[in-house]
Parts: sequence; structure tokens; C-alpha cells
Amino acid sequence: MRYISTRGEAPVLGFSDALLAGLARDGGLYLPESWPQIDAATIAGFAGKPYWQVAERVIAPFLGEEIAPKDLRAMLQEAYAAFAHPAVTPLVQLDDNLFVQELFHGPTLAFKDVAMQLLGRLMDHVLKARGRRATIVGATSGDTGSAAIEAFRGLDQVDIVILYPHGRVSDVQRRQMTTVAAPNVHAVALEGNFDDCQALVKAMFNHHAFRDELGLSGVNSINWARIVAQVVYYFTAAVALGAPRRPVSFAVPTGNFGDIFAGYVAKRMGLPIERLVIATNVNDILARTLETGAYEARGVVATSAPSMDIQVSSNFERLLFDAHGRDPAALRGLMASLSQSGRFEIDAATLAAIRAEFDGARADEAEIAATIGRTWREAGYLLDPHTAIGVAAAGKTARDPAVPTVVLGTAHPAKFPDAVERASGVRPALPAHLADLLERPERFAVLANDLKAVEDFVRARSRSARGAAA
Ligand SMILES: Cc1ncc(COP(=O)(O)O)c(C=O)c1O
Ligand SMILES: N[C@@H](CCOP(=O)(O)O)C(=O)O
Repeated sequence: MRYISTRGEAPVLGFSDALLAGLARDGGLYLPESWPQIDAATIAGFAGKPYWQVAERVIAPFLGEEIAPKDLRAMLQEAYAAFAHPAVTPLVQLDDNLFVQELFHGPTLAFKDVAMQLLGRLMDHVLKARGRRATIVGATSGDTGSAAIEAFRGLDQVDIVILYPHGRVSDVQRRQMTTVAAPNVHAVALEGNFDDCQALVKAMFNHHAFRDELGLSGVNSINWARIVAQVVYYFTAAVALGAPRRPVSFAVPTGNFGDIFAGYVAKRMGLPIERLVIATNVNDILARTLETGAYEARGVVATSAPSMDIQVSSNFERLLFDAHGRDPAALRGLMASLSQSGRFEIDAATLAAIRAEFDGARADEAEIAATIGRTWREAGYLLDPHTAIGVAAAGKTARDPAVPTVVLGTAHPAKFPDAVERASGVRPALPAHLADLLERPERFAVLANDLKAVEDFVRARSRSARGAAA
């Protein structure tokens, strides 16, 4: 399997190089040259299989010959053995045809663990095989950072620096990043919002001398391996509800468009997905784009679902590339317009192709709280604010009552206890392994939204840079 950049001007890479590269050198995002297919009989055979086995079948075609099958199997078994539920990503029924797929049974209580537990093992494996080190830089609105820190802490080959928006993540999210004592972990509170953090990460990747000096790698969903690992749970959920015989729809709380793009990939591979619902909070650039065809960034507003306080949605570029007939020149034009004027217009044919598969809906703060309260009262189930946006969006967009809708349950309610308590009257408790989180000492740096300041910080903490200088 070979990987091409959405902008068409970066080297074509195999899986391991795409894994280490993160962002393509032309500023684009890698995706496979073609979509592997899984036939209906194979999909039907997933029923009742352990999660790691489904993952093995779904992920293997993306790896080509580069990772030995026995190594992939060992990594998958180890990654998912650490989850607190035997089904790894279980389904919970809320009403006749509405389900939540709980993706938060990993160590940091958000869906990011599902991919990050595998990504950490894959990177470690490839770096060791090559005798290389890496400096990982990542941007987080709260969950990617803690999942990445958990997956990479203590690894010899890796230093990891995570930028989060100062004062804009929940206390639990911040402490999951700032209380980890491992010397290779560095949490940075950036004076800015998530989009600023993500722009700085991309700027470091686009500064090729810096990128090469430090051996930069990325763990955000700009990294193709993140998306691949997230494709798996679409298969397990759909099969549990009758696929391939019966189609299923998904409502996905969306920010950077990685999780829902994984659903699009599952569909391209042959999974019968009826609709993919883009669920947003008031930072609704994606819902607006679907309505109007204009992708137009506005200021980011802080909400009770802070992980989705995002306006520049990286992975939308992957969808645009595919929906645009995989024309890199067109993508370069759109992205140039975005960086020059903060907006671009999607042509009518591309917009129609996107609308044929996706719906969009947003939930404001009152709707998020009302959904949490109602679901608690009526179903006895406690939603976190992000998952509540998915439930609200599913309610606004449901089409065929015979098709079940799965809302991706992206975070545990205990990560956002204040918002959940305000809306439901119930304060969710952290699980035992995090029970003393609020008492642990914190360690973080505060940095200005300034590329030079951030690069200096990263260089000073990168053992790759010291190695290069020695
Ligand atoms: C809890 C939670 N829900 C939803 C999202 C949105 O996911 P994505 O960025 O893949 O669209 C995020 C952040 O990415 C998140 O942390
Ligand atoms: N919501 C995310 C934002 C980063 O998204 P990613 O999937 O691109 O890593 C977070 O919690 O950090």
C-alpha cells in the first residue's frame, strides 16, 4: 500500500514512512492510493469476534508488507487488553433504534485511546527497527494530548511535546497531561486556542530544517495511522446491529473531522453505512459548510464540549480530496485560498458528492445541557457533553426509522464533571486509577503563541536535537 499527499507535491510513501512523517512535506495529508475492499461475507464473519481480530483484518491491508503479521497481532492484543471493557467499544441502547458506542474505556477515558494505544506501539516498533529516535509534537483541545502522553510516556526513542490551549480544557483533561512525571513528556499551555496550537504544529512540520533536525513525528489525526485504527469500531458496531444485511447510520461528535472520516473510510471499504452525521457545537464550520458550500473560519467560542472547540478542521482536506476526484491541484487552490482569505467555496459537484453521504447538525449550549438532562431522566444514561452533541444531532437528522443510528460516545462523563452535574444533577466519579488525579502535582510550561518560542522549547527538550548536535 502506498500513500499520496492531498496536495500532490510530497514523496509517495509506504506505511511506515507515512506513520513517522505525520504531515506530508507539501503541507498536505497522506491517504492511501486506493481503498482496500472487504467483502460482505468477511464482514458478516466479524460477528462475535474479539475486537483485536476485527482490527487485524481491517488494518492489515493498510500496512502492506511492512509490519510482520505476527507483530501486528501482538500489538493489537496488547493495545486492547488494557481496555476496561471486554468488548473494548461496547454498544449501549438508548431507545428503539438509537445506540451509543462507548469509545472511552481506554486509560484516558476518551476515544483517542483506541487509536493511540496502537499508534504508540507501531511507532515504537518502527523506530526500534530503524534505530531511530523521534520528537513528537502534538496539538490538543484536551483528549489527544492525554492519550498520546499515556501511550508514549517513558519510551526511550521518543520525546513528546503537547500544546494545549491555556485555560480552555477541563481540569481533568489538563491534569491528565500535566501530572505525568515521565522525563520524556512535556505539556505546554499555549496562550491561544486549539486552532493556534494546531497551526503551530503544522508550522513546525512545514519548517523542513527544524523538522529534519529533530526527526519530528505527529500524533494528531493528520497522521494516517490514527484514522486507520479508528475505522475498526465502525465495523464492530455495524456488525453488532446486523450489517452487512442491514445498513447503519452514525452520528459523530466532530471537531478535526478525523473520527467521522474514519467512518467514510469504512464505507469506502464496503461497510453499508447509510448516513454519516457531522455533529458540532456552536463552533459549527462543518455544519455551515454543508449548508452553504462556503468553508469559512470564524472565531472559536469556548463551550461545555471543549474538545470540539475547533474551527480549522484538518481532516476535511482528506474528504475534499476524495470528493474532488483526487485532484491535488484543486486542493492546493482551496488551501491557498484558506490561508490567504480564511475561506474557500466548494464547487457544486463536490458539494453534492459530500451531501450524498453526510448530514450536518449543531447543538448549542442549551441543547447540550437539555440532551444530557433528558437522557439521564428517560434512559438512566449519563452522557458527556461531546456525546450529547451526537445524540442531539441524531435527533435532528434521523431519516429512515428502520435504520439504526449509532452515536459515537467519544468521552467519559467524568472528564467533564461540572458540565454534566449542571445538566443532570449527577456528578460522575473518576474510575479508581484516576481517583487521586486532582491531588497529583502538576508540571507544565506556559508559552506565547509564537513559533520561535515554541520551536526553542521543543528543541531544548528533544534528545534527537542533542544527538544531532553531538
Ligand atoms: C471527546 C471528543 N469528542 C469529539 C471530538 C472530535 O473528534 P474529531 O476531531 O476526530 O472530529 C474530540 C476531539 O477530537 C474529542 O476529544
Ligand atoms: N479534540 C482533539 C483535537 C485534536 O484532534 P486530533 O484527532 O486531530 O488529534 C483533542 O482532544 O485534542
